[in-house]
Amino acid sequence: MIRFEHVTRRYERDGRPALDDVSVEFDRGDFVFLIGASGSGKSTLLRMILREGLPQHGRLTVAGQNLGLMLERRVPAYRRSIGMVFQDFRLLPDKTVYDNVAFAMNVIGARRAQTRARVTDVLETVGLDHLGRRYPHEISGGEQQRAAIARAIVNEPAVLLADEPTGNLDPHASTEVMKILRWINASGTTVIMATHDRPIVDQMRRRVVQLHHGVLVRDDPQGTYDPPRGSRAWELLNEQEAAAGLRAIDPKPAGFGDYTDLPDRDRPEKAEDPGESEDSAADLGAEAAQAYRITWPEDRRPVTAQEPAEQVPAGVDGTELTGVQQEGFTERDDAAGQAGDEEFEELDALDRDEDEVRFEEGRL
Ligand SMILES: Nc1ncnc2c1ncn2[C@@H]1O[C@H](COP(=O)(O)OP(=O)(O)OP(=O)(O)O)[C@@H](O)[C@H]1O
Repeated sequence: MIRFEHVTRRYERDGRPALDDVSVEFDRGDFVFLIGASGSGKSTLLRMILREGLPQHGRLTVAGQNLGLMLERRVPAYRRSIGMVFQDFRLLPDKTVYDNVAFAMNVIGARRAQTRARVTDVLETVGLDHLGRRYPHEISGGEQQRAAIARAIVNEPAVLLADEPTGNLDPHASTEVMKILRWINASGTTVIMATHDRPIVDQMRRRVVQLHHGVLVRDDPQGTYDPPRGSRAWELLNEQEAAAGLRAIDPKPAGFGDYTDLPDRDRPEKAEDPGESEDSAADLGAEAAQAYRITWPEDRRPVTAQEPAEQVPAGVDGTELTGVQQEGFTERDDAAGQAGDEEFEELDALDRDEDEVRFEEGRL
C-alpha cells in the first residue's frame, strides 16, 4: 500500500540525508511504530507519505501511485485520504470541538446534515460527544488530542499518521489515545505512529520500524521499543539517544492501560446540540491554510510569487501546506524540496506529462 523503495531524502544539497536508502512497505491495516532517536528521520518519513517532500533518489508509491509523478492538482485529494495528528494537537482555538471536527468536512463541501451525523458519530467514537460545545482551552490535553483524532478521521482516511501523539500527555490520557488509535486500526485504517514512548510500544507489541540517522535498522513485526539487548540496533539506539542527551521516557506508573478495550465513556451530560456552523466551504480555504498549516520554520523561503491563499486546497491533514503565503514567507514547494534544479525540472515535467496518473480520493 505504502512502499518506499531505496528512498533518499536530503534537506541540504550536500548534507546528511534525513532518510538514507530506505526501503520499507506498509500494508493496509498495519499498525506501525516508528522509533529512533531525535533527528533519526521519523517525521521526515511521515511527511513524505503526505507528499511533503519528494525523494531525491528512489521511489515512493502509495496505492500504486508514484508520488513523484503525481500531478500537483491531485495532491489535495490525495492528502485528504490521509489523516494526521500531531503532538501539539493543532486545533483551531476559536472553534468549538464540534466545529473543529465539522470544519474538516466543510472544507470538502460536505452537506450540513451529513456533517452533523458524521461529526456526532466520530465524537462519540472518541468519547467527546458531551464536550462538543467546549473550546479547546476548556478541555484537557487528552481531550484535545482526541478531538484532533476525531478531526483526522472524520473523512474516513485510509491512513492515519501520528507524530508523537502522546508526547504531551500524561499516562492516563496516553492510554485513552492509544485505545482509540487501536480501535481505528481495528476498523481497517493503517496507522503509522512516530513515538519516543517506550511503555506504549512495549505494551502494544505491534510492528516496530527503527531509524538511525535516516537508515532503517530494524523492522520487527511485533517488537518492543528496545531491540534485543546487545544487537546492533540496540547499540545504535542507545548511542544516539545518549549522544543527544535523550532517552525514551521512563516506564509509566502502574495503572497504565493494556489497550484491550475502548475507553469507558462516562457521559454525564446528554450530547449537546452543536448548533449550526455558518462557515461556507468557500470561506474556509484561507482559514484552513492558517489552521492546519504544519510549521517547520526551516522550510520557509522568501515569497517569490504571489499565490492567493484561496487557491490553497483545504483539508484536515495539512494538505494546504505548500505554497501558503504567510507572514512574508512561503513554505518550500514540496516538489522542489531540496532537489537540485535539474531534478526539480524533471519532476515538474513529469507532473505535466503524466496525465494518466490518477488518484482516486479515498481509494488508497
Ligand atoms: N526542514 C528541514 N530542513 C533541514 N533539515 C531538516 C528539516 N527537517 C528535518 N531536518 C533534519 O533532518 C533530520 C531528520 O529530522 P526529523 O525531524 O525527520 O527527525 P525525527 O526522528 O522526527 O526527530 P524528532 O524525534 O526530534 O521529532 C534531522 O537531522 C533534522 O535536523
